[in-house]
Amino acid sequence: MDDFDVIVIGGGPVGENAAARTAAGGLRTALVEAERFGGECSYWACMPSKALLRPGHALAAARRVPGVPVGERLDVAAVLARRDAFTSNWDDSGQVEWAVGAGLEVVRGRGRLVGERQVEVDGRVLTASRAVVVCTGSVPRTPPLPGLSDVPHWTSRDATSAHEVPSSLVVLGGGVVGVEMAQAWARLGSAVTLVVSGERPLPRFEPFAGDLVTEGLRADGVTVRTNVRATGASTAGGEAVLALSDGSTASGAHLLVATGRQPATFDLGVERFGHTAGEALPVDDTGRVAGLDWLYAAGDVTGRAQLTHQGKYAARAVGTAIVTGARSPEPWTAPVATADHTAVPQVVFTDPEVASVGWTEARARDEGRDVRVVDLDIAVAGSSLHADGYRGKARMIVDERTRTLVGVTFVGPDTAELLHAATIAIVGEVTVDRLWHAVPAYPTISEVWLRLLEAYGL
Ligand SMILES: Cc1cc2nc3c(=O)[nH]c(=O)nc-3n(C[C@H](O)[C@H](O)[C@H](O)COP(=O)(O)OP(=O)(O)OC[C@H]3O[C@@H](n4cnc5c(N)ncnc54)[C@H](O)[C@@H]3O)c2cc1C
Ligand SMILES: NC(=O)c1ccc[n+]([C@@H]2O[C@H](COP(=O)([O-])OP(=O)(O)OC[C@H]3O[C@@H](n4cnc5c(N)ncnc54)[C@H](O)[C@@H]3O)[C@@H](O)[C@H]2O)c1
Repeated sequence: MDDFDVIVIGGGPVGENAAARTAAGGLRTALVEAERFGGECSYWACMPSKALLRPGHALAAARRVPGVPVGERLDVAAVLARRDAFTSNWDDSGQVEWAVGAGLEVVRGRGRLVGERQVEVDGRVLTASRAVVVCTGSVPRTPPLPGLSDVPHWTSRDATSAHEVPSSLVVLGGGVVGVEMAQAWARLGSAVTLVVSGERPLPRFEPFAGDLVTEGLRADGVTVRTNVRATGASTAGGEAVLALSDGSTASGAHLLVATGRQPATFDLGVERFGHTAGEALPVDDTGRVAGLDWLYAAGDVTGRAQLTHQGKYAARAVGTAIVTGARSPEPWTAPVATADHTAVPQVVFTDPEVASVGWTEARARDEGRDVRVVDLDIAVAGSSLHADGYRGKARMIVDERTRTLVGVTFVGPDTAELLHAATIAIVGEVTVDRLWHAVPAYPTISEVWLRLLEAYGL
């Protein structure tokens, strides 16, 4: 039987969530995956990258607390073995078992849109009476750098799955992949050079985030080159060499190109429906692709936040919209991914961590808001107990008209778990006057909230 209610193309975290939602709503759902069920996140992105980073952070954290006996360096073999376990050794049978258990029809193969509500997979045509959902994710974007196509180089897939520590590594691109992988491999023993075209890495975050992460990387021995563009790539003496705009070079045994990702809409048949291969599928907040009442999309492919949790949130909205048939539901209801516009949380898992949600100061001002910015060092009893020499910064951005928060950033060791409180404050539109009554436990790092509110004037 190739007739379904819903066909989901792409079995990454986003596709799995969309499909599970429609199946739970009683709709016969097929989930089509070309490579591995579980997607990029499970095998070459979130899971292995965090598994590579965590042991280095644990070692650094232990070193900051006198009296904790720790070794000199990481056990590389054990770190890589634990990473392999987190990727299930790149075996997706556990994910397939989950999908079958969730009531999905699992279809392995590359899906293409061949007509309205029709998807072809290896010559087999599946039809969907209700909807097709595109969750095909994204692929690395390769910059048009002269010589690069002749230089063997790593993408994030190689950087997250390598089984040997490179003696040296050049990383091109100071985004999230660039800084996380630079630190992971430096802490595992590689001599890493990070090439950043701007003033600092992490340009999408508050400037102090990139500055503190640069300090952290340098403390780990990473050479951070800022304000230099790569002008060419070549190989010499068995190494990859980047020519840089200031006339210098950066070279290493391996080159990681981490210059962003683009939506995976190639060879998908989107042109048939007025869209362009390689470009995002634009969606409304219920995930409906512009102009079509049967085609939905969610996750990286839509060009919205390229984050697993935000994609899964969009998937839950899409699934609910399809099951309920909602057409123009109210913002902040289940079929609507309203938070995409104002409250996207993200953690950069470097040491120090960067945890941010909502808008940066620059974005808030671009949006025309009258905002007040409160900046503080994270220096409370909880942080000094947490680690000797704890260093961190916090920024809270308050909309002066509504007295609610529009953005919060924490940078410092182990700040990730502070973030959800900020997300709740923004999504809940909690005023600073009410936040005053959310008393942080003593002595936790969360006391920084109290200090921020005091600095605001409460
Ligand atoms: C190194 C790295 C680290 C990251 N770390 C984090 C993190 O810590 N936290 C976080 O939130 N985000 C992180 N991200 C981003 C995160 O990986 C993505 O946002 C997430 O994977 C998007 O999920 P998705 O399901 O939309 O796409 P994907 O995970 O890319 O899954 C898409 C799936 O669709 C399949 N597919 C594509 N085309 C077809 C087709 N035509 N037919 C059938 N199947 C198809 C693919 O094979 C793939 O399995 C990281 C990204 C990278 C590169
Ligand atoms: N912890 C996390 O949440 C996490 C971790 C990794 C990746 N991700 C997500 O995955 C996506 C991809 O990450 P990414 O780091 O590849 O992309 P990115 O867009 O975050 O960063 C790419 C960086 O490369 C730079 N760049 C682009 N072209 C360049 C060039 N020719 N020379 C030098 N620099 C150049 C850009 O200025 C940018 O800073 C991001 O959206 C990111 O949010 C998330």
